[in-house]
Amino acid sequence: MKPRIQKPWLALEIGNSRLHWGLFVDETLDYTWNTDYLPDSVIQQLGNGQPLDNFPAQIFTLPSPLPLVIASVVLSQTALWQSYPNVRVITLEDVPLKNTYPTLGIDRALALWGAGIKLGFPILVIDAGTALTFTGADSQQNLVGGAILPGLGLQFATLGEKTSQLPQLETQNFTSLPPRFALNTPEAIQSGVIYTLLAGIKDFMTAWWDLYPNSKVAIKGGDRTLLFNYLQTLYPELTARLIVEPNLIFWGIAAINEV
Ligand SMILES: Nc1ncnc2c1ncn2[C@@H]1O[C@H](COP(=O)(O)OP(=O)(O)OP(=O)(O)O)[C@@H](O)[C@H]1O
Ligand SMILES: CC(C)(CO)[C@@H](O)C(=O)NCCC(=O)O
Ligand SMILES: [K+]
Repeated sequence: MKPRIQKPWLALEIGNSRLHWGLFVDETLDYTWNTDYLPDSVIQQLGNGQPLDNFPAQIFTLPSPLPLVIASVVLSQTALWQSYPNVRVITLEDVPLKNTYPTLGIDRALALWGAGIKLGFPILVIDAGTALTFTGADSQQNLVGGAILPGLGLQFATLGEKTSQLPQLETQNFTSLPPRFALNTPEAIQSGVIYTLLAGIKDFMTAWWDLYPNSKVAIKGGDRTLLFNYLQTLYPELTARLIVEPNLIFWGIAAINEV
């Protein structure tokens, strides 16, 4: 038998806050990491196989330029990467999901597709990113629909920016749930945002299970762990049925890049 040559390639998810990277070898996701947006000069360096800070060193031992597959919801960022020598940009037409609408975010479509392929349809995906989204598909792989709201970080940022007296809170400093009826400003902000968001998530999950009993619900995105831990404290019966999986979009990209 001929030895099979393994093909490494990079997947890049461009979100509204930062870049999410995956190193694949064939269909296997080997390693993931996040970076800030990168300037043109650094994109050139990557194309030339020159080592970069914040990138795993193993990448620069592989033949360059590594094929790059991009899923982006930020047009200005997609444009920067067109100069990369070996790039494929995934669009909504590439995702076999049915009943989509033209402006559906590619991140939502791919996360839903990846989740459905690996975990089974019907499925609901919660993306706790810059925006928080719910996106569901039925057993026939039709988009059922979803919802979009400001994500956890954005809710705090907006309150801090658009008011005179409210401070800017950083979610990295949060540990346990705040008191529901708070007696100081930071805890009052936390209480309002967090309890309302958790009640909203519970309501969407419950509504989903009314439509598709026993189907799976998965959560991804930068705030997934914080929200999952809070949900576990408040609604343990809910989290028993909630799958935490950061790589849903990479699963979706891998499923599409094979065909
Ligand atoms: N190291 C980090 N840097 C930035 N955001 C972080 C980090 N760790 C956790 N977060 C949280 O992640 C959230 C952003 O999520 P994520 O990184 O998944 O978004 P994104 O992919 O850039 O945006 P989107 O997918 O919504 O377009 C923020 O609300 C923030 O609170
Ligand atoms: C909602 C976001 C910002 C989430 O990243 C992205 O999926 C997007 O820009 N979507 C376009 C609108 C839509 O999905 O209906
Ligand atoms: K916008």
